[in-house]
Parts: sequence; structure tokens; C-alpha cells
Amino acid sequence: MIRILKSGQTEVEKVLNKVYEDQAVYEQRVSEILKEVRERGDEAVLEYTARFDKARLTPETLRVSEEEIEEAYRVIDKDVLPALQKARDNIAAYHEKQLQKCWFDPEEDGTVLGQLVRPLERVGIYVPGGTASYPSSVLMNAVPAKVAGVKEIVMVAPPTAGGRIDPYSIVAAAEAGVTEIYKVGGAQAVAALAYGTRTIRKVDLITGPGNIYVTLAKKMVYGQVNIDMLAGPSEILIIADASADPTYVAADLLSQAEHDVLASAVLVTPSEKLAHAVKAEIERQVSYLSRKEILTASLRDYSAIIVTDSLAEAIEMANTYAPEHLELAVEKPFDILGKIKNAGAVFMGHYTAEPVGDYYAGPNHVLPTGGTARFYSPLNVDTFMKKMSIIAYSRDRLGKVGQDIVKLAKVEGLDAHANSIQVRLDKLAKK
Ligand SMILES: NC(=O)c1ccc[n+]([C@@H]2O[C@H](COP(=O)([O-])OP(=O)(O)OC[C@H]3O[C@@H](n4cnc5c(N)ncnc54)[C@H](O)[C@@H]3O)[C@@H](O)[C@H]2O)c1
Ligand SMILES: N[C@H](CO)Cc1c[nH]c[nH+]1
Ligand SMILES: [Zn+2]
Repeated sequence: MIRILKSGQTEVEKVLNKVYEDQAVYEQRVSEILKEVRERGDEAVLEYTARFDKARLTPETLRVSEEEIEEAYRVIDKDVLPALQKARDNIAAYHEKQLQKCWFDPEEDGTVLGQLVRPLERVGIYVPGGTASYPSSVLMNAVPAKVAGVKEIVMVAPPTAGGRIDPYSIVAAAEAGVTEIYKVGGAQAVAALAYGTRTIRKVDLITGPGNIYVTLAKKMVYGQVNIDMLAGPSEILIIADASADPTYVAADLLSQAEHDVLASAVLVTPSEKLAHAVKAEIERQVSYLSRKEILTASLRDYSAIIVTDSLAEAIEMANTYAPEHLELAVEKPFDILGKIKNAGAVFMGHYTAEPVGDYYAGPNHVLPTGGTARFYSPLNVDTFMKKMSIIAYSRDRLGKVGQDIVKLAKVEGLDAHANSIQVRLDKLAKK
């Protein structure tokens, strides 16, 4: 069960600088899978799908068919569809605000500088599905891609042992504008998207969350394709003061611990009384929750309640940890927001339970983990776009500033560069 630590104890450092045990073993397995898929394509994809997901598929059944999409709409609980559609619309409204426009700055002498913004052509979105299914992640990946204007949105997700994709994820995909769905998960799915196989054509970008195998695979194929970030096993860090309700704090910690045995849930609080009350609440709530094995492992191995000397020290710890999700369960969350430097998403106050963001509010739930919120942003519309610079120099402008460029080129010893400007300046001088 979860430990209570005091700031200053060496274990606190270990919790804050999270390193997975057995990382080298995971890396070895993942690089083997990538190599096999690169060399043997579909054959390796199907073998790994049989081994890890117990699904026997063929190249013909790897892709979700139109009939399977129709069937998914028939079998889902009809009450869920409007909630899914409302979540999709909230996500779309939020991400539309991120859309960047092309711009052109014409100047008086005829020079124009500008920037073109273009969507990527073909992207791969990873939707997890090992120990739970994630229709919400379908929306979080596909909606910003759609808002960006991507034409080919290729979804991959692990199949069930019966060789099927969860029907809610299929419906979410159809509602969000996904164009192809393949029944493959794990590192083998990332490899297929990165290298291409006979059945799955390669993509320009792979986005989406996943377990340690998926996340390491994305890291290893980076360069072959672009990736969004490292969005691995879930994390939550809660900063709480004495105003926090231990029932809510415990519930929110558990909401992320249930994702994975490698997930982590950390509470930092200056209130020793709250720390003990939250520990007791966690024990009470675990007793009625269903994913006990996962909860027990993640609370034991990657989680802790840390009692600090002050709220300022708690904030410092949060910035060091750089959590995927940061909850400010304090009386005046906006008063301390200015001190927060590193987090994927910040949840403000006692009523912004983390699952509000997971499912519904609109901001993306695909977020950086493992300390990478120090330099990565949430998945967003920009991830699916690229920019091109536009430079249109007029004759007048080149004539006026050309010598500057010649000087800079000569400093670098690149006289062909200097020459490309000089030949123009020479002709202009003769006119
Ligand atoms: N950071 C984020 O934004 C975010 C968002 C949602 C979910 N998540 C995380 O996504 C993950 C979902 O994990 P999951 O496992 O349920 O689904 P998953 O789809 O990520 O992983 C399942 C796949 O893992 C592979 N796998 C399992 N055991 C393996 C082994 N021994 N060797 C090689 N490959 C193996 C299999 O191919 C299987 O298909 C969780 O860690 C969750 O916390 C993160
Ligand atoms: N909390 C996850 C990101 O770490 C996202 C999610 C999807 N469904 C439930 N939760
Ligand atoms: Zn979650």
C-alpha cells in the first residue's frame, strides 16, 4: 500500500526522479519487435498480435471493415453516443482555438515575408487497449488531427482475443473522422506505422498514449517518422493544503493509479493530518474498486504521500517531478498557479477532478510523462501541422542589402553563396 514519507528522506528523491525498474529489459524487447516488423512486415505483425493479444488475424482481417463499423453502432449502449458526441464537440471547440493561420507581410519595396501552415498528409494515432479500452483517447488523437485538416488518419489499437476492436472505440473513430482502423497494438503497431507493411502504409507522424512498450517504440522510431511526445504510464501529483477533502484527494490519486502497474500517484502536502486521512481513504476506496491488482502494484511501487515543511516546498517538488497531471487541491489555486513551471495539465481546485479532463472538458488528455513535461506540451493541433517559410525579395531590397549577405557568406568561407548574391548585384549595377 502507499507509503507516507517526510521531505528530506532519500526515498522522496527516488519518487520525484522516477526511473522504471527493468527499463533495459523493456528496451531490448521493443527493439527486437521493431526489427522483426521492419524485416518481415505483416507476418511479424500477425505473429506478435497472436502472441500478446491472443488474436488470430490474417492480412485480410487486420483492417476494421465497413460491416464491423456498422455492427459497432448496433451493439453500443445508445445512451453513451450523445455523451461521446458532446465530448468530441468540446474537444473540437478547444482545439479550434489553437489553429494557426498562414500569414504574409508585404513591404513597401515589394518584399514579402510569410509563413504557410499545412496539415500533415497521413498520420498514425495509437489508441491503447491492453487492460482497458480507450474511446476517449480516440477522440483526443483524432479530433485535433481533423481540426488541423489531416486527410488520412490511421488508427491502431490492440484487438481482443476474439480479434475485435472495442465497439465504443470504433464508433468514436467514425464520429471523429478516422479514415482507417487496424487491429494491432503495442510496439508492433508503432513499427508498422513507422516502416509500413504490405497492409499498413507508413505514416509521417505517430501520436498517442500507451504503455511502456508503446512509448519506448515511439522513442526508437523517432527520426524515421515524427512523434508527438512520450505519453507513457499515467501520473498524477496532487498539491493539497488543509482545505482539501481526503475523500476527493484519495479518489483522484486512485483514478490514475488504476491505469497501469507502472502508473504513479503522488500527494504532496504540508498537512500531516491530511496525509494520514488520505492514506486511510485510499485503503477504504480500494476495497470497493475493481482493478485491485493494478492499484496495489502502482500504489506500492511508484506512488507516495509526501509530507512537506510548507506549501512552497510542495510546489518545488511538483516542479521537479513535472507530472503529467497536477491537481491544485488548495483553497486558492489561482494564487499559486504562477509558481507552477512543469506539468502536462493543471486541474484547479476541489471540483476539477482529473477525470473531467480525461473525458470531457476539451483540453487534450494525451500528455507527457516521465518528467518530460519539462519540455513537451499536450497533444495539440500544431502537432499535426508543419510550417513553411515564404521569402520573396524584391530587386530593390536585394540591391540595398545584398552586400551584407555577401559579407556574411565570406565570413563562413562559402564563396558560392557570396557569388549567388554578387552576380545579381553586378547586373543591377550595370542597369
Ligand atoms: N500519458 C498519456 O497521455 C496517457 C493517456 C492514456 C493512457 N495512458 C497509458 O496508456 C497505457 C495503456 O496501457 P495498456 O497496457 O492498457 O494498453 P496498450 O495498448 O498501451 O498496450 C497493450 C499492448 O502492449 C503490448 N505488450 C503487453 N505485454 C507485452 C510484453 N510482455 N512484451 C511486449 N509487448 C507487450 C501488447 O502488444 C499489447 O497489445 C497505460 O500505461 C496508461 O497509463 C497514457
Ligand atoms: N488519464 C489518462 C491519461 O494519463 C487518460 C484517460 C483515458 N481514459 C481515462 N483516462
Ligand atoms: Zn485517466
